[in-house]
Amino acid sequence: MAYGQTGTGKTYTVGRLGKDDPSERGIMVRALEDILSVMSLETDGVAISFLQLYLESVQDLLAPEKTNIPIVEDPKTGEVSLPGAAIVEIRDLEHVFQLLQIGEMNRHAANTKMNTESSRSHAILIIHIQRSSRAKDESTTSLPNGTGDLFSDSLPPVLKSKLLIVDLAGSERIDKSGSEGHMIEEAKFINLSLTSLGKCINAIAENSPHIPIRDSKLTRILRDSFGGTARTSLIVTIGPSARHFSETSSTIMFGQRAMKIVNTIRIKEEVDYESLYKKVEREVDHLTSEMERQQKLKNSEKMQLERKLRESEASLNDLKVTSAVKIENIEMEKHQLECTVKTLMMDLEKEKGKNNLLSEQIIYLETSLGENKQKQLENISNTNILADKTKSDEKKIRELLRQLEDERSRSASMNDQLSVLQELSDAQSYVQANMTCELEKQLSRTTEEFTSQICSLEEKIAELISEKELVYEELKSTQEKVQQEMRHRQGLEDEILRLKQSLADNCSEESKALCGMVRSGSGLGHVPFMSKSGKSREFLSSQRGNISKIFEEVGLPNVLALLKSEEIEVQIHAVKVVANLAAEDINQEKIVEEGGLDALLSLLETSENTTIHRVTAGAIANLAMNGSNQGLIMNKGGARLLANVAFKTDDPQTLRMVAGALANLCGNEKLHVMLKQDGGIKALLGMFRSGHNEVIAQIARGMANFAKCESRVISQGHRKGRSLLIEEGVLNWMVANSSAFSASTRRHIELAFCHLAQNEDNARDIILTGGIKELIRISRESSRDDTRNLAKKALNSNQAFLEFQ
Ligand SMILES: Nc1ncnc2c1ncn2[C@@H]1O[C@H](COP(=O)(O)OP(=O)(O)OP(=O)(O)O)[C@@H](O)[C@H]1O
Repeated sequence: MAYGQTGTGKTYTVGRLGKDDPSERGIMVRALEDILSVMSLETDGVAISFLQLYLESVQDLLAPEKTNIPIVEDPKTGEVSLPGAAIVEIRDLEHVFQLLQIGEMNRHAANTKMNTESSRSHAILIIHIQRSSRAKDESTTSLPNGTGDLFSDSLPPVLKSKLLIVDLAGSERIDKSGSEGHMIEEAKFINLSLTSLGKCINAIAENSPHIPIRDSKLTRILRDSFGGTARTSLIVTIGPSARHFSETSSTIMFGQRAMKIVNTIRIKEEVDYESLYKKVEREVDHLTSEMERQQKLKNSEKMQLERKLRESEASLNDLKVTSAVKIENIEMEKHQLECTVKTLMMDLEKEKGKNNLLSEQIIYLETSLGENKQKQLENISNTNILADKTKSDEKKIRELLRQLEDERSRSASMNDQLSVLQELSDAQSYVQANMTCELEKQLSRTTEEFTSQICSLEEKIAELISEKELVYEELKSTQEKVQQEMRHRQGLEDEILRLKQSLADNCSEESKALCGMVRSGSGLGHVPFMSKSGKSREFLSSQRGNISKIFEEVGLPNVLALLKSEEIEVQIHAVKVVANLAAEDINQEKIVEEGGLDALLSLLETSENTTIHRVTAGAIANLAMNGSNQGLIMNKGGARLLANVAFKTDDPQTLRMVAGALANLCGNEKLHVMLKQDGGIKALLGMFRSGHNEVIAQIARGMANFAKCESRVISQGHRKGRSLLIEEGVLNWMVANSSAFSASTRRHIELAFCHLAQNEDNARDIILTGGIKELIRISRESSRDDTRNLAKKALNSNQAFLEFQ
């Protein structure tokens, strides 16, 4: 602060620009020059406000249209702020010159007798400095209560400083300075504020319990700049002339009193909630996108696994079929071979029989040959006997002849008898010789015949034996082949068993139980977007997996065709299957492509059945989770149809589904106007009549979605004006019910409040409906830090709310 008699050089000391000559620069420029030289404009921030206090009114020297700026004192910290004043971020020294020049031009100056350029106002330059303290020293960081533990490393603490450079208006006696008229008024105010400053300094210096801060605006503005935790420097300027003895002495006394003040300097370090909020928001966005990416990755991995499983099942089946065919072929071959072997064995047996027969024949022939030989020998011995007999007969004849001769006389006929006998004997010899020859010939022929027969039989036997050996060899190799094939088949069966086992291991007991449930058609009505526990999510995903299998087997077009069935039960089952399929991102595109969305909307329009309404709304809610489907649903009149169902039914489960679908559509700012025109918002709010907690939770979610997206669009400058939600009368409802429901519903209502409050055009309605009280309550009592900060941000940034704080 520069204090002193008019014309003694306060402005010269403090406010000279010295643009071209640095040696002429005053404290304001030098201070900013110093600060800029040690700050990093990337991580730190320097901003200025330039004000003047003129006739007890605070005016912005950088935006002169802003007058009567209120002075706000934080009752807890004692910190002073001027919320209406412009705070301009400084880029460089050139920027500083520009701003100070603007300020100088706007400063009220009037000629006085004593100083042709006398300043008739107190000029206050406030330099706001914000510096990241992390780089400085993390270990010395002291954070506000509780937050240190909560955010630890991720918290961005900042050192905040405020430098005030005050060029006080000149202190002078009215008579001496020659002030008159309006100037007397000015001088009165100047003296009043300076007197009040002097009183405060006296009181602080004397440790008085009462410090008359509130006596003037000057002391209110400077409240946190002297006698407290700030460092204060006072420059007193005097005129060395004896004429000014009295002013000089009072100025020096003032300075002397000021020197008695003891300050306790404290570093102000705070959490930068705004950048923390942005950081957390960025992290949440990052985590959300990461989660979505992971989910997509998981889905595609799951799909790949499922495809591989299907492929391995198919190849297993192929393998089974091929091996069954092979085994069948082998068995047929084996059977044929066995038949061939049997036939060959029978042939062999026959040949053996023939062989035996031949052997018997040979034996027989040999026996008969022996017999013939015997007979021949017998014949020969008979011939010998006959010869012996003949010899004895001849002896007898000769005896007889001798007797005859002896008795020649006795009879001539005896001679005749002898000759006959002789002839008989010759004939017998001849016959005998012929017979013997014939028998010998016959024997030799038979022997030759048998010999050749035996030879051919032996050849045949040798042939058969070699043939048998060949067959045996073939049989042996076939048996080996069969055994090999059997081993191969066993291997395949083991592989099948192993795959089945691994399949069984991959399926949890729960999912096995579910297969039964899904096939029997029970449990399909649950719409996944509202699943509550992790277990039920697993349960559902397993259930959906099974439904997907059914869907693959049956085919989507067939399932969709069933939506048009005459039979209501069939329709219900079909819509349940479609609702469950729609819960999976990967199915949604196919469902929409195949006309599933049209079929569902037509069902919603034409059916009178409550179950169909409930499940169809659930299916649409699932499709409405996906941004690309939301526009389609709206363009096909989905919001209007959902609104019709909402007005017609009182069934809480149906209302829950309809509210869920509309809440999802609320999250797309491009559809807001159409949603309102189609009666979607009215229907959403109208469902509150059900009084059912889960329906109300969806309504609150929808409002929070809507308000958040709308606030984003408005902050980006794409739209202006009052909220569409407020036009539908949502504020009264929110004010009446903000603290009436479950924590999650309350949180959604609070969020909706905070987002609506960010828009200045909503301020009037928020104030008129009493929503401002609710907003203040949220800023203080909300259970969540981010919601509290959002409410505070709205309260601080929205001009209309300032006077309520
Ligand atoms: N140290 C100095 N060297 C040269 N000129 C000076 C010096 N101090 C002040 N002056 C000149 O004296 C005149 C009055 O100074 P200045 O306007 O700074 O006084 P002031 O105390 O601010 O007056 P007021 O209270 O009326 O605004 C100016 O013309 C200024 O240039």
